Amino acid sequence: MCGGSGIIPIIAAVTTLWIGWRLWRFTISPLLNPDAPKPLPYLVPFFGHVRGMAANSAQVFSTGRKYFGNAREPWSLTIMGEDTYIITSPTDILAVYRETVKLDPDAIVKDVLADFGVSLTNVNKLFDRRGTPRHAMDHCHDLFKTQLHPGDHLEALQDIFLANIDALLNWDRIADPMVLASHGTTSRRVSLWKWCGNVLVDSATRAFSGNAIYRVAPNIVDDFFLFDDEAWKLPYRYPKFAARTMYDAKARCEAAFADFLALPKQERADASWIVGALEKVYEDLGIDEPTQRGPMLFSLHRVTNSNAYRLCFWSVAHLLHNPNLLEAIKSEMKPAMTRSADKSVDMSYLLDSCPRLASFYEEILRITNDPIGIRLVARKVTIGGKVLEPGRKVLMPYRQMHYDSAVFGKDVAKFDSDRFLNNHSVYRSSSWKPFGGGTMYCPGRFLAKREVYMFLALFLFRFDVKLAPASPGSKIKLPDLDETIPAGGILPPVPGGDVIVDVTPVSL
Ligand code: HEM
Repeated sequence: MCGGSGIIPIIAAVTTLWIGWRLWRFTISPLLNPDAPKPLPYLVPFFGHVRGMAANSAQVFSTGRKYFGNAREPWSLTIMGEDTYIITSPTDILAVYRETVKLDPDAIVKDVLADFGVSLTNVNKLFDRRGTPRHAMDHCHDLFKTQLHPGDHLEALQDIFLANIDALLNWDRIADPMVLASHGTTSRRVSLWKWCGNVLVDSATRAFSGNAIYRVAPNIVDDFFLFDDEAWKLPYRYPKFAARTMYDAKARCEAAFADFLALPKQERADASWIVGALEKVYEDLGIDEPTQRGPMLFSLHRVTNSNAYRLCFWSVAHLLHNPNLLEAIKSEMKPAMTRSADKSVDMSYLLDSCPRLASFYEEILRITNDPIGIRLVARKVTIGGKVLEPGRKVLMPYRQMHYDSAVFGKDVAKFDSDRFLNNHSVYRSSSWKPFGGGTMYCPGRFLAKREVYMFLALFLFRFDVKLAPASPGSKIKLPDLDETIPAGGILPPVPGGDVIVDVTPVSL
């Protein structure tokens, strides 16, 4: 009895101290900071606690433009207890890209590898220069480019990848888990989110790792989604109990890639060139523990998969909600479906002769993408007239630049599929950074476009797709983007948000 009554004041005291500390750290102390352009961002981390720690900083990033206003000079912000510099001006961002030594991109890659369970010893091996100007991780970045930039290796990968989409985006393959109901043999009600996800991640997994990955891990695609849905919690070091599904799925995926690499090489000869090239890097560094090689390969699998299916989802979702636009884009794409004798999709036509499609693609990227560049200040450096102190992170939330009406024209908050068609200069603007930039510039941007184009072409011409009627009392509406999570790429819909469609094959 005595013990019970004694614990209550202790809990009350700890709670008061915790609230007081957070008020001081995230609200009062930043308000006293002369660098602060406006107090509101500091209130977001404090009151945004409800959806979890990481959501706080996400709200600062994604609503950045609203709150940053016209703050153009670099400024400091306390995020998750870390003093961080926020850089929002395109000129300053280019200056950051040029400072490849003082503003270290490697530190962030090291963090990512550590999040994936790569040991400090092996991280050090990857970043050991051994007296040479470049370390093994620099070599890995080059390998990504060799595989993914235009050239023979991309051609080979792309042929397999696009053929996989062709094979999987078929009536016979519309099955669990994407089907919600079947109406006879010719109509199915389908979750668009799951349909796009399953076709694209399955196609990419087979293209990169070959079929052998499915022999060791038949559920690799399902596990990827269980991981990907909550993967944003990983860099925020969520405790295991608060993200158990994500951590369990991650462990299964890492084990899958470890088992895959343990197979004799001839049994996985259909894997992409990059897999063999990375395996050679691990061998040369003496990294042979399966528990290390698995997570390393899975970290690549993650980065190659997490954005394109979401971009596809939003592309199709916008078209289905806008019948006039759908017809215009379809009629522009049509020659690509009929020109070749074997009825294959003419990708060159889509890429070279469809300006409306190109503009639509960029606008979807603009509206749905929340990329963030990160660096660590390794040595004192001046950016935009402000001295940045070593040891602090630099964040570049690019999304706010994509909503700059001085660059992108009026009505930036609205979706305008002809925006890039009507204003070509936007493509070359330093404010346009959908794939990041500098040394980390996404090498997958060429493949991403081809994936989306291929998916759209087959989807629009192979099926008759209609939005399913809304349930009584609700209206059919495009789902909102979930801007409360720090996705670092294409945002998902809000939890529970989806587009439900009724599908019939066109040939029936
Ligand atoms: C819509 C699709 C995509 C978006 C929006 C996207 C975005 C990004 C962003 C923002 C970065 C980090 C840039 C930075 O830190 O400054 C990145 C890096 C990367 N992306 Fe993508 N990406 C997409 C598709 C792809 C695809 C399809 C692949 C591969 C097949 C890919 C492979 C990579 C790789 C390997 C990196 C790391 C580069 C390195 O460390 O050298 N991405 N991507």
